[in-house]
Amino acid sequence: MLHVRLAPGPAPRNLSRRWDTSAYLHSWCSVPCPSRLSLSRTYSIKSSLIGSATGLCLGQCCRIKPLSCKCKLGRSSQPPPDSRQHFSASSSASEAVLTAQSDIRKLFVANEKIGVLLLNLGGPETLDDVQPFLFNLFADPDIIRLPRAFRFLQKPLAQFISVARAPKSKEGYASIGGGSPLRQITDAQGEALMEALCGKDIPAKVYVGMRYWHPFTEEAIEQIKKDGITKLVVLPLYPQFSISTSGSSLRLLESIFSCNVREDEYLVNMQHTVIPSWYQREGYIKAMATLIEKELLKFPKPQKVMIFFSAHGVPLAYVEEAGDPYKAEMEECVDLIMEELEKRGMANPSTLAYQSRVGPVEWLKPYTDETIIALGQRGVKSLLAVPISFVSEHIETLEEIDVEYKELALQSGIKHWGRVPALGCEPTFISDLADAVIESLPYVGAMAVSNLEARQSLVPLGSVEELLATYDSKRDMLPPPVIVWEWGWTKSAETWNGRAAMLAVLALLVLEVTTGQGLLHQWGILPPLP
Ligand SMILES: C=CC1=C(C)c2cc3[nH]c(cc4nc(cc5[nH]c(cc1n2)c(C)c5CCC(=O)O)C(CCC(=O)O)=C4C)c(C)c3C=C
Ligand SMILES: [Fe+2]
Repeated sequence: MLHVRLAPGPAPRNLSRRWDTSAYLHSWCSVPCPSRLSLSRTYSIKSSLIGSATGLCLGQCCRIKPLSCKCKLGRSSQPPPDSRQHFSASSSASEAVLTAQSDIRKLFVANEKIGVLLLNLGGPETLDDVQPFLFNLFADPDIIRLPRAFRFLQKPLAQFISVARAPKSKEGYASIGGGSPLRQITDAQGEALMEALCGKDIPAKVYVGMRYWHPFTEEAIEQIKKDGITKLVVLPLYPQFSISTSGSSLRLLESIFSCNVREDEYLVNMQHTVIPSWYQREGYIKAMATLIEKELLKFPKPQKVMIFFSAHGVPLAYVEEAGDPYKAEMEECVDLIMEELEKRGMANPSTLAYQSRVGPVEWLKPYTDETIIALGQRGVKSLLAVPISFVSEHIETLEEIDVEYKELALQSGIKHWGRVPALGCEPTFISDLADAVIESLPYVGAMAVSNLEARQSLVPLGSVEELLATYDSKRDMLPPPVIVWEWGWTKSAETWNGRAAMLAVLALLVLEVTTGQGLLHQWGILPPLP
């Protein structure tokens, strides 16, 4: 049983039934934050105990594949300075803050081995990986949510759906070069982040932990243990929080920690903090605005271009029933980017839609494809697509947006089409991630935040355990699972056909599991009955 520490203040009341991190966090920072753009938010997955402090040079950075940081900083030979002295000596308030920040850095680097764990989705590297990757994805209860009574069907169902979907997915991956670029890009981001941290006097190792493919999060944790990291910052590479992405990765991390915590003294002692979402950070917003500005200028009449934000969707019930803050965070993110563009003198119209829906349940609306058609009908002639929920190129930017949506747009009467690239290793963005990590360091392993100083901090604390627990309590009421086939021609026919098919599959599976006879047994997917 993990030790749950609750942040004090108004948050828990709001949280009792929902993943309402935004309400929670806004309530935390409504008064003391000088700017919402400078916020990042951190949580602790487990309560951390007293960290062991054995300082070693972290200049030779490695992940699962060693990374090549040139940073020569390492164990601090100086005792940590007293930051209070600097506050009183500084001539202005802003100088005092800066000096205090740099002292906080020294304080947390001294005698510590800092690690940053980047959490991401992972993607198949070859076409042979596609089906097992899909199996891992659909076996995740945060992706396919079965009522409690049917939980035992999670894996057979994942097997069934992954086998059924693999041919279509393989076609997609084949068309973008035979595999996902996600691992390569995430590795490059990890290296760039490490260099940026070194450049800001924070020697740290960066690790990549994927949810559904190599390098798996478990492998990253093993490496972190081998390297003897004493302070870990967990940074999901999704700007906005969703139960299905960052939430799922954090849940996995929580289970790794809680499985190991009994027998593994190292994990008990390793202090950590989590930055659950960072879409509102100034560096990220500015980097996005710069990319958009650059693409706008390629159009014949930049001021006439409709900026079309396309986010990966989630089933509507995640937001409406489970309290996923994803939609709210997405909308706020788009507003912030548009505000930044306005400040730069660009007053383009914009719209937000959701792409990549899977199966017959209702997803967040408006849907990207329907919106493109509607914009064409309204006479929009220039469209700039902005992928907004993910910071790497991936199958849904390279295939779905660049090929499918572009074709649909041109067919719908749009004459000029453009697409903003994903951020990847864009320097302002990476530098801002490094700042987010540095700002979170004082909170690594912090226990309670009942004192005024911590409550007024820029980076509020909380507990993911609490969030996970409240989310679990809603699971019984979650919607039917996502399924992948679509029959019929109308939306409602698709929905009902899908539901009927789902029931049929469930009935067949129950029959198979109880009788021991059927296709899954013949294919060796289910073991024979004893
Ligand atoms: C913020 C980003 C993402 C959300 C939210 C998300 C939710 C979500 N996804 C599926 C189903 C699939 N996703 C697939 C690939 C995929 N998903 C994301 C991001 C989010 N998913 C990315 C970046 C990728 C691509 C990885 C890559 O290899 O490049 C796939 C596999 C591809 C395919 O067959 O289409 C599926 C399936 C669900 C059901 C869901 C929410 C519940
Ligand atoms: Fe997805």
